Amino acid sequence: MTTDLLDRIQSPADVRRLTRGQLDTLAGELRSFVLDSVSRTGGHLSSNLGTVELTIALHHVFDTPHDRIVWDVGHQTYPHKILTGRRDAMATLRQAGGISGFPKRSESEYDAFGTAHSSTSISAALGMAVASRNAGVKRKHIAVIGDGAMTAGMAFEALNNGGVTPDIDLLVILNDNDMSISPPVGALNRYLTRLMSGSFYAAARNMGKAVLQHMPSPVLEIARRVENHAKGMVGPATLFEEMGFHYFGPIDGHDLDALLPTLQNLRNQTGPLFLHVVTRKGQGYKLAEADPVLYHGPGKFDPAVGIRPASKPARQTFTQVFGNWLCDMGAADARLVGVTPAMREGSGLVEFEKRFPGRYFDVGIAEQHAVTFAAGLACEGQKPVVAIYSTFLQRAYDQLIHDVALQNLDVTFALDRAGLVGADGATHAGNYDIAFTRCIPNMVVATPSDEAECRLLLSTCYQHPGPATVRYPRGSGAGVAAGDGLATVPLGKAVLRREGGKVALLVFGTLLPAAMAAAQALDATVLDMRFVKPIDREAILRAAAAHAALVTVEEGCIMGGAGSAVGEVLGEAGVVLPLLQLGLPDRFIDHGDQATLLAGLGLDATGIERAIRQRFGDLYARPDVAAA
Ligand SMILES: Cc1ncc(C[n+]2csc(CCOP(=O)(O)OP(=O)(O)O)c2C)c(N)n1
Ligand SMILES: CC(=O)[C@@H](O)[C@H](O)COP(=O)(O)O
Ligand SMILES: [Mg+2]
Repeated sequence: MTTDLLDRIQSPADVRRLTRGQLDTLAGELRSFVLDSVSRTGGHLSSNLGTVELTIALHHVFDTPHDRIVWDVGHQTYPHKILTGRRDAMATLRQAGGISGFPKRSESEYDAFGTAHSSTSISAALGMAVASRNAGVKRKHIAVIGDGAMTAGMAFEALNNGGVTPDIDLLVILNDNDMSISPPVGALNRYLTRLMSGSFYAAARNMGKAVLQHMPSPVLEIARRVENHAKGMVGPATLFEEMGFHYFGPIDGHDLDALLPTLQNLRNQTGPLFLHVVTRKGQGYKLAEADPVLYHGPGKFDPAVGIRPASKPARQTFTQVFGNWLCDMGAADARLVGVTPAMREGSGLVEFEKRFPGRYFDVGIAEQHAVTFAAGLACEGQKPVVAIYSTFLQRAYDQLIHDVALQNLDVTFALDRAGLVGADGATHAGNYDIAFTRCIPNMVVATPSDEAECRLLLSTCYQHPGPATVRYPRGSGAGVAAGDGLATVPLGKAVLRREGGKVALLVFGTLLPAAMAAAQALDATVLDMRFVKPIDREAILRAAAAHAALVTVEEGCIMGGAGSAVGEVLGEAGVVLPLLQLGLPDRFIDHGDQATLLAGLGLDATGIERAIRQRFGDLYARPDVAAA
């Protein structure tokens, strides 16, 4: 891999000094560097290979960081990171202490806005544009948003607002690669395909190359008006024009001869502008071009060989446990429908879609819609299961309360990626769902402790005729075989896992093995609580009566979490007893290896034992265990 030119790039100012010919060389080197780098660290690949030319063109044409670029989702910003002084740090990408996989304001002045949850870029860039206008600052504000991210309501809320906001300098660039993580869905995708197809695309490409290149901007403005007028006569204006944006494109986002003159001309214009750029996910790496889904977010791999299936079967993940359960329950109950907001692979729905295509719904990146859509299904007697990452359910909180719970509708939520998620870091951590679901009336909140429990609690919550969540983490658990039954367990009843003295550990979820090991060392009692809501009041009060102290353990935020629920039970019953609540602290936790992060937070066996000894030293006076 040659990186002679890339080696000389310290900042975008260097990119701006390059000649036209050098920019092509830079694109080649940058693409090779991205591939090599991601193959060593893992991370998002396909999207980054697709934004190489666009990133170079943006930093070449615009005066970053004075001009603001807001990258939607931000999973496509590796070329941007490399050109903005973080090339060496790419070796630390998504690892503890290393750089984030997403834009982060604290990481670089070139990261104008922190992203990772999709479809926020237009709102943020619009806010910046209005602030600049109000302050009299001349500056460009650019939102780069993918076709997948464009499907979210929030993107349209921002267009709706931006299209009529006077005197703003806002450029929305739609990076249309005709892919979300999986193939894109919905009417917008169909519309964009129509825009890209046929003579319109060809004519627009020519316009990008030939016309825009040579026109001074006042002439360009007239040309644009004439063009829009002509479009009005021969066919409807684009959706984006109807929303108040000046629409340009589509142009080829891998062709610097199209990108550079177009951006140069747009730089000289103001107003709400919309540029439609067409790219290919995985561009330049044949294997990723052929299978952009597989290469969306791979682990480490050898680029010469590509991703190979693991030689020995890995332990089953919770996602697989859920996917299998969904197929089995779907076969047993024709009323079951599966809903995903654009996370088919990540949520384990690939097989379900194959087997039950008529009962599978990918609604796009539209979490709010997914939840209310499920509510509607439930109103008419279907039994929806919404498979959603804990972190993405945050976006649909009002829908959860107002549309589902308030009407006590029968919707089951399978909350994947609950707790720490590892490499994606704080933006994707599912740390809050216990706290934010348990306070909603009518909700059942289940926290399975292993794979078999996960299946049991999924069935139990599914059969419960009201709203329920079942949360489970990224990756695998204790390795307990999940089986293939569809048995249920009593709602709100805990299970005694170990009997001991002095202290009782009340465990909510997959930290159970760590808690069991700590309890072994302490000769403590362990209850697998199974449910945060309804909570097993009798079990808690029995444990309180029989022990000198209680300890709650959960992989969720301590504030308002399951431990708080136990505290409420004790308080209501007037029981005064020491209660130690172990869980996630009141701060955002950055990326890193999941197990290492948990250990660092004292949520492994050693940490749990240490915390209990520290807090209840009088009960466990052991000189051989050093206080940390
Ligand atoms: C609110 C939210 N929901 C889901 C996701 C998961 N997600 C990350 S990237 C992505 C696909 C985005 O597609 P697009 O915007 O077209 O970008 P591309 O991957 O094609 O580059 C999805 C669904 C997310 N980051 N945020
Ligand atoms: C950018 C984004 O939101 C997704 O690509 C996410 O990184 C996927 O996470 P998992 O790898 O846990 O499915
Ligand atoms: Mg896309």
